Amino acid sequence: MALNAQPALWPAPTASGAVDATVHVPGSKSVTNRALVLAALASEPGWLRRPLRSRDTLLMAAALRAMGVGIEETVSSSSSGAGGSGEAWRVLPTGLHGPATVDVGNAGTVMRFLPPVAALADGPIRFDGDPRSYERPLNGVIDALRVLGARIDDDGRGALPLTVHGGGALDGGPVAIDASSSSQFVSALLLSAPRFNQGVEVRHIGATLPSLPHIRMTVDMLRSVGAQVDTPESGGEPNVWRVTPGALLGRDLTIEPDLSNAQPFLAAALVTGGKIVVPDWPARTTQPGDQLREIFTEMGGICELTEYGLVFTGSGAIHGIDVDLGEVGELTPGIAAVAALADSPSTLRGVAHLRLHETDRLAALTKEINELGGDVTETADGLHIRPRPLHGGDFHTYDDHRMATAGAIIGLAVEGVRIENVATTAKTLPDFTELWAGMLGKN
Ligand SMILES: O=C(O)C1=C[C@@H](OP(=O)(O)O)[C@@H](O)[C@H](O)C1
Ligand SMILES: C=C(OP(=O)(O)O)C(=O)O
Repeated sequence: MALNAQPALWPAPTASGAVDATVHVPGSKSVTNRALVLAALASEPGWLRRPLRSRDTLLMAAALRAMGVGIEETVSSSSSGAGGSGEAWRVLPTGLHGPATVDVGNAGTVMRFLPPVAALADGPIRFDGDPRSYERPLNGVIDALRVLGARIDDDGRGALPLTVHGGGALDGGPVAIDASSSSQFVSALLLSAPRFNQGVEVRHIGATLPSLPHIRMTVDMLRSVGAQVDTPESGGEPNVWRVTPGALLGRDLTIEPDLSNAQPFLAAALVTGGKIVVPDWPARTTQPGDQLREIFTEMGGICELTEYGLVFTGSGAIHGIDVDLGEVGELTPGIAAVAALADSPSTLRGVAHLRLHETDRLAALTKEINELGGDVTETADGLHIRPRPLHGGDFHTYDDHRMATAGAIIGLAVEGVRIENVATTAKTLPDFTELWAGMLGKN
């Protein structure tokens, strides 16, 4: 088998006892892709240290390079010392050029964050991607960009494929959008807004708004490169964000570990009554994965955040949970997997928008856990999970990295679970199977 090739059906290893491991979790997808966009729009070069190298972030880097941005990959040591030595990306911003073609894969961050960047290029930028990318909502970005002055050719469905006819600059100004299907619509418009002639005022007019921590991440990162952003939290109107036009600084940024990708490892401590240490867990972060400290504590674990990182210990018991995951939707598959092994039922709410993620996650989790003997039902906005004894079987992933890691969590406790296309974890965690084996002492 070629290096890194994975079998079509990966036998998920069962845990022979309590796990006890330190897991170095690679960098955050969401932080890496925002940092790349902001560095590309800056007026001076910048550094990303310990960036995530995964399908989603390599697609983002390739797209920016296609528009003329220089991204040099080096192994370096941090001048600040904060990042230590390791991989670093030096980003050299230039004028953004078209024509170019962007492959978004199935990366929400690439398909939503880059059309506003493309509107600033001096020629047409064609966007295409995986079949699933055609089904994921993009109307909030397309419609808003048209209001803000961009010319876009699409097939009228509010989705990919499309061409943004960059005119070298964009007016910007006020715009109202319904971001109830994805917070990434808001983040996308804010990230490029310092470069719009009038900046932007984004008003969300939908009933719900998912993933607020990810919008806070956008705002925090914009401010850290010198942008002026007014938010509902800083005294502005509810559901309104304003970005003032202005130059962005080039920064030297060390990327935090991906706390959502830490989830399967923490889950392993819960499921086996073991202990997992995640070094460099940030003391303060906008990453939604930080909420795992609370959620997994309620489900039976014990957390200690030290200077070194997070120490998470399972008690041996796994409790069901009734929780609104609207802010942290990407944690749902991993929580559902743990809930299927718990000692009481769970209700996961506030995540209707997961039907439009990498796959319809509510349908996929229901089907796959039930095929292993589980008892999961879909609700209007989530899942009811009643734990039952599970048995082995093939766990399908629908090209969804978080389905693969959810299946691996169940496989720790259930003999004979085989994960179909575990290689799909490459979207955000290409090293998943090696890290999993290392955690289990099976390397
Ligand atoms: O902005 C981001 O980096 C993300 C926002 C969220 O998207 P949705 O608001 O579409 O759920 C999240 O689920 C996704 O994994 C990453
Ligand atoms: C929803 C996710 O990704 P995307 O950035 O493609 O929306 C995810 O990673 O769980």
